Amino acid sequence: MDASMASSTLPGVKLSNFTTSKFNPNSSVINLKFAATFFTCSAWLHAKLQVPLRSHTCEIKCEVSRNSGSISKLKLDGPIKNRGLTGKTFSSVGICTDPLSDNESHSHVEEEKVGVLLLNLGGPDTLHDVQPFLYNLFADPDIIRLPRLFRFLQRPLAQLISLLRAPKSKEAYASIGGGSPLRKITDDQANALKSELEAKKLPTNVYIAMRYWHPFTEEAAQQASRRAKPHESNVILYIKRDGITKLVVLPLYPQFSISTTGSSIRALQNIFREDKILSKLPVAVIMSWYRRYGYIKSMADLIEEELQSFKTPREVMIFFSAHGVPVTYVVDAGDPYKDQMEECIYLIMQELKARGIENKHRLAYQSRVGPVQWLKPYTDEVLVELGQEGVKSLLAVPVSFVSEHIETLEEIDMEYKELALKSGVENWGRVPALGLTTSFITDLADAVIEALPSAAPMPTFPTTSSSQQQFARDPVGYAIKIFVGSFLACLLLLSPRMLSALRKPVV
Ligand SMILES: C=CC1=C(C)c2cc3[nH]c(cc4nc(cc5[nH]c(cc1n2)c(C)c5CCC(=O)O)C(CCC(=O)O)=C4C)c(C)c3C=C
Ligand SMILES: [Fe+2]
Repeated sequence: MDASMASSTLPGVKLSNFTTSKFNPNSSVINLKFAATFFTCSAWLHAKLQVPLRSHTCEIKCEVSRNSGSISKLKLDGPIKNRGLTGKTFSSVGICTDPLSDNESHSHVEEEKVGVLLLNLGGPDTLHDVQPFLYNLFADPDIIRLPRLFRFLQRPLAQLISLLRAPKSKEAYASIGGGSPLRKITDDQANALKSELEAKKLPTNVYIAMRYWHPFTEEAAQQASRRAKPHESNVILYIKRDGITKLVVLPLYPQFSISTTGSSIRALQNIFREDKILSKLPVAVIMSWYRRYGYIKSMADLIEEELQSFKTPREVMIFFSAHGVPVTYVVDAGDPYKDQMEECIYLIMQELKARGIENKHRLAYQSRVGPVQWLKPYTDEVLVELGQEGVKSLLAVPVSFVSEHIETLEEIDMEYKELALKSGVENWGRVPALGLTTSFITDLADAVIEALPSAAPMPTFPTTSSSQQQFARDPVGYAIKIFVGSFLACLLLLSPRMLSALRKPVV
């Protein structure tokens, strides 16, 4: 229970190990189980408590029956944070002490310590980081999804692709100041979220875990534990040192994709599964949050405001540009990203309509990489079409990400703007990313608070076996696989189509 203090009004009673269970949000009764030393004998006691659910501070009276006697009144005093109560199963442990020698009985229940882990993609801090950052990205089996037979090629392939792509990427990062702004923006968002949660009476530690650059997921822990024993995983230390008792994982992607949120959660699960403490830690994962009204409203506010910068706002085409994913993700792997994106655009347009804004709109997908088919229509192609169709005013809205990054600052603001103007568009505008927008941060805080009650130990999924394991099981089969795989991979990689696709200045 998230009560910071508890006391027994009965002298001579020492209570410990509070555990509440089977919490029903529709009822004002919770079952309480606690260890009690009643005079000289210890016992587990059960009680039913009447809890005023919507108040922050409450006095709980309960009757506890035991063979040898009864406690007539147990007073739990202090803030009981009901937000933590609105879930399914709810349990916590606290200590209540009431030493016999004390004249005035008072006790203490250990507080819940909530952590929020923000997941993001990460970006190179300097031009020097670009190639290793790209290597990390392409080495992720959720970004380049190789058939099982070719999995052992993931790293050499990542090395090759990152080397081929690095010059173009470096050019793009150089044009926006020599590195990605993602780390700074995410840090600022974390601080703002922490303050907002504090204002909402939920003190938290907010951590950041980037998928492909610093601070990496494993380092998120280190931020909190500088006194790490070298052999221990940083994440274990984060739990040990900060004493986090509940964790909310919040990916900074409004829509779910296997390539973004999915990949980060998989990485997290791998760490948690290996760890005795983390595997039991109650965790709530917010998989996607594009449906939240706070997000939709914040996006609509930004669009409405930016429309005012045009001479004739009603004639502006609202052009949503989302980051693409390869079609196979959606069609073969069942990535809900496309459906979620379309629903998200629908909801934003409905909100604008409700405000009397009935502009035309389009959705297209940007930033494709490599020779495969990506979600269509492609942003560059639609911009040309719109220009040719006579659209004169266009407002670009980046919609898959909540910070400025290379794809807004370079791809949209430079490449796409130039393309649109060349194609006949005369007035160009761009909605800024949500960043630190107050209503957005407030909504993220609400999302965290609402997610807390559903925290439960992370489910663990079996992993695919490592190459060493495969080799140990069947060395001949493994050697054949490597030979055939390498041969096919060389053919594929050295094809002119592949080489030119990787060098294209997209993303
Ligand atoms: C929702 C957002 C994103 C999706 C979906 C996504 C999928 C995806 N991306 C690549 C390849 C690259 N992405 C790169 C950078 C990058 N991508 C996103 C977002 C999504 N990616 C962000 C926020 C960033 C970082 C931007 C920054 O400011 O640093 C890059 C590197 C940039 C470059 O080379 O130009 C690549 C490459 C794939 C293959 C993919 C889906 C499979
Ligand atoms: Fe990307």
